[in-house]
Amino acid sequence: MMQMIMPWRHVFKLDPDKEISDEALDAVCMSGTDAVMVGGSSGVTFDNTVELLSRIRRYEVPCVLEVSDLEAIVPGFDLYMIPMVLNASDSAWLVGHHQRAVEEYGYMIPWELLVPEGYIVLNADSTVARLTGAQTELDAAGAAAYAQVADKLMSLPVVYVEYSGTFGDMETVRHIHRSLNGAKLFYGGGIKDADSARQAADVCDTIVVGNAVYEDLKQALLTVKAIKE
Ligand SMILES: CC(C)=CCC/C(C)=C/CC/C(C)=C/CC/C(C)=C/CC/C(C)=C/CC/C(C)=C/CC/C(C)=C/COP(=O)(O)OP(=O)(O)O
Ligand SMILES: O=P(O)(O)OC[C@@H](O)CO
Ligand SMILES: [Mg+2]
Repeated sequence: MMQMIMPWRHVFKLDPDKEISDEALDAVCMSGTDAVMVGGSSGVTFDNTVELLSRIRRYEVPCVLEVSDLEAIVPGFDLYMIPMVLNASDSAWLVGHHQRAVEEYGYMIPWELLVPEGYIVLNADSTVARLTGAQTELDAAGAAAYAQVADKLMSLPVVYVEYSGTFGDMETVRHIHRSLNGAKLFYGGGIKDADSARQAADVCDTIVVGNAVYEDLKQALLTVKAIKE
């Protein structure tokens, strides 16, 4: 599974809870992005996830599910990204829901397709921060310490710096990146055009572009070109 993720520099994240036209989906899937990730922090259901997966499957682009709800785990994705929120105030978001999922799915779990992500949530004003009670008041050293726990103590293959909804502090992201040994660093939050894509791509391994797809698709598509040229 890591072989698939290793070369990724750009990912579009599509939210099953949001509408996307066939034309826009075609542009996203044919954009040259490395993968399409399906996920959101609220309103994700089995039905809207199946629907989006079946539409993306018309294309060759790798399609992965970022699991956020036990009720919305749909077979047929290339990989399953499993967020573990390192700075959540309630351990349910670190391992609790995961324990329940493993108990429920048991022998059906295709372990080789699961990719755990050590999430560090840094935008206090995001749905995911509110949901998980994330302790977002961290300086660069504090955030990097979480990243090192994920990388060096937990051996997680991915650390995900999540600023969902706002463009983050790139010096913090750079500091986190430098503190990692083996884990790949994903960055997501507020990337909305070529310039923000370049800035973020400079300080992490993989950039994730979400809301821009729904807010200004033309600019969102330029984020692919910006980091692939
Ligand atoms: C047969 C078959 C295929 C079986 C599947 C096997 C499988 C995958 C089993 C699951 C194993 C497992 C351990 C699952 C974990 C279950 C679970 C519910 C874990 C909790 C995950 C978690 C911490 C969720 C919290 C929210 C979160 C971090 C979501 C990630 C996505 C995110 C932050 C999106 C941003 O949200 P958005 O809506 O865009 O936000 P804005 O409003 O700010 O834009
Ligand atoms: O929606 P945006 O702000 O682009 O963030 C992308 C992603 O990190 C959300 O999980
Ligand atoms: Mg979003």
